Amino acid sequence: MSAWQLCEVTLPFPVSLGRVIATVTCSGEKEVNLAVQDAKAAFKIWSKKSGLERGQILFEAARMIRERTEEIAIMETINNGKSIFEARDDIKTSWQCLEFFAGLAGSMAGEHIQLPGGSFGYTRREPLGVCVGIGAWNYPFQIASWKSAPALACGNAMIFKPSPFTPLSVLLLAEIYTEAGVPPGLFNVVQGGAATGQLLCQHHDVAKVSFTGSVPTGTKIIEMAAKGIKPVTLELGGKSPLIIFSDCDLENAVKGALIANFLTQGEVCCNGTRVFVQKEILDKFTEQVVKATQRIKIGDPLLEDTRMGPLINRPHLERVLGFVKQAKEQGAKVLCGGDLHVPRDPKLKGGYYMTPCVLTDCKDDMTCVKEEIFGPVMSILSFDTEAEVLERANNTTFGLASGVFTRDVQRAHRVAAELQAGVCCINNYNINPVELPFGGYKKSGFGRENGRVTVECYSQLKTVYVEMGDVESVF
Ligand SMILES: NC(=O)c1ccc[n+]([C@@H]2O[C@H](COP(=O)([O-])OP(=O)(O)OC[C@H]3O[C@@H](n4cnc5c(N)ncnc54)[C@H](O)[C@@H]3O)[C@@H](O)[C@H]2O)c1
Ligand SMILES: CCCCC=O
Repeated sequence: MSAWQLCEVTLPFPVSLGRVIATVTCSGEKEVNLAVQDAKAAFKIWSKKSGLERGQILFEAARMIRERTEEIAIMETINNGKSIFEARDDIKTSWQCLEFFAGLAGSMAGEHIQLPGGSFGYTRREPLGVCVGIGAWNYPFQIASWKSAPALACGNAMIFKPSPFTPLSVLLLAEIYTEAGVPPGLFNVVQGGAATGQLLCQHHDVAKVSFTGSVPTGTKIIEMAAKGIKPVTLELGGKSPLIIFSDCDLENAVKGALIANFLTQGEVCCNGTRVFVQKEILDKFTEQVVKATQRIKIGDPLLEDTRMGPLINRPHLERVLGFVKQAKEQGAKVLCGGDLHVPRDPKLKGGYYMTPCVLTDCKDDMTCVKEEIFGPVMSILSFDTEAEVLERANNTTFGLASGVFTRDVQRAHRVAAELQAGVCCINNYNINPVELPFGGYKKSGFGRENGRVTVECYSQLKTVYVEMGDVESVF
């Protein structure tokens, strides 16, 4: 079968302003096989280097990303549609991730265990081999960096497939790794959609799959990986709760709710889209949130003061608007936004814009409260007691992130402990420093990105027994 028969995407790729920015060829079986072959050859060289040597190259790559921040951020904005202001932050967290794992690379070590009679054992932390990274379209460069940095630091090779909606920025990452000195083929990019992804997941020389995307695709990935007994990391969707108690600092809670809902046009996996507000402050909170939401500057994502760009593509925009329509039909009230937005600037007219939306009078069984919308739509729900809100917050199949605003320090930690989510932010939201592990509970996935623990997701432990005496035969 040729590469073109394997393509599921229609080329050329549209971007979120409705214009063609590039034409990218899909990788088929031939290209995937070549990428795996090259990755295997590069792995042989790379895995023999000491951790310190690998770290030095990753530090150099981090330095180059940092130096080229503006160029990469512009590319990411064109790639995805997010504001340049945010894209710069994505690039920052990307080079920080490379620095973090570069620093850890030299300290990866096993243990020495003394045994009877002078014998002993030791463990070696070894790489897995050729790892595959498959990314979503909302944080293209960041996702590729968060996957490749720990993979490479641990001595693996990685083949990365970006989303077909955002094929470009990861190419800069590949260029930078090569210039920084990784062996050719160690970090390779293949392009395409589901068919290319399947070829990667099913390849018998692929040792691990790290996936970021939706729950339905994640389910398919784990099924394919199960057939090959391959470990997987799954970073999936969410419908995270943000709980605002009446004793909070209201100004901070309002800012937190906006950060929890409207970054990257609301297309953020860990967004706190179920905003539970204690009854006593519901009116005041809602009024301030609506005012702040109406002030969000929508427009050309390449302009400095823009805070909201276009959504990723037309079908997604229509899907998000459909959720707002359904919310109204089910009894929610639209306090602001939720409409198609056509900017005055003629060059933006083809863009997939909508106005950020705040819904109130929401109930737990409404679709807008249960399903991941992945757009700029905040649902406000009211609550009375801590016990009640915890039960409602946890009543979801997702478990990616959560947040709580309160001045009561004991309550903050009690609530953080009770929330069934991989991440909990106290008195802020969507703060994900690379030093801390990031990942989900329940259907939001498993495995972690960032933090020391991620080394375990990209390495395996070998036990070596050393006999210092004679063999005692039982025969
Ligand atoms: N938890 C996280 O860290 C995180 C981060 C970003 C996005 N997400 C989630 O990603 C979703 C949005 O991204 P999306 O629409 O790109 O997700 P998606 O599941 O549609 O696609 C993700 C990737 O999987 C590929 N793919 C699709 N079908 C495949 C198959 N059968 N086999 C192999 N690969 C396949 C796609 O081409 C793409 O590269 C949301 O649910 C969001 O919450 C999660
Ligand atoms: C921490 C940012 C993760 C992005 C999820 O969509």
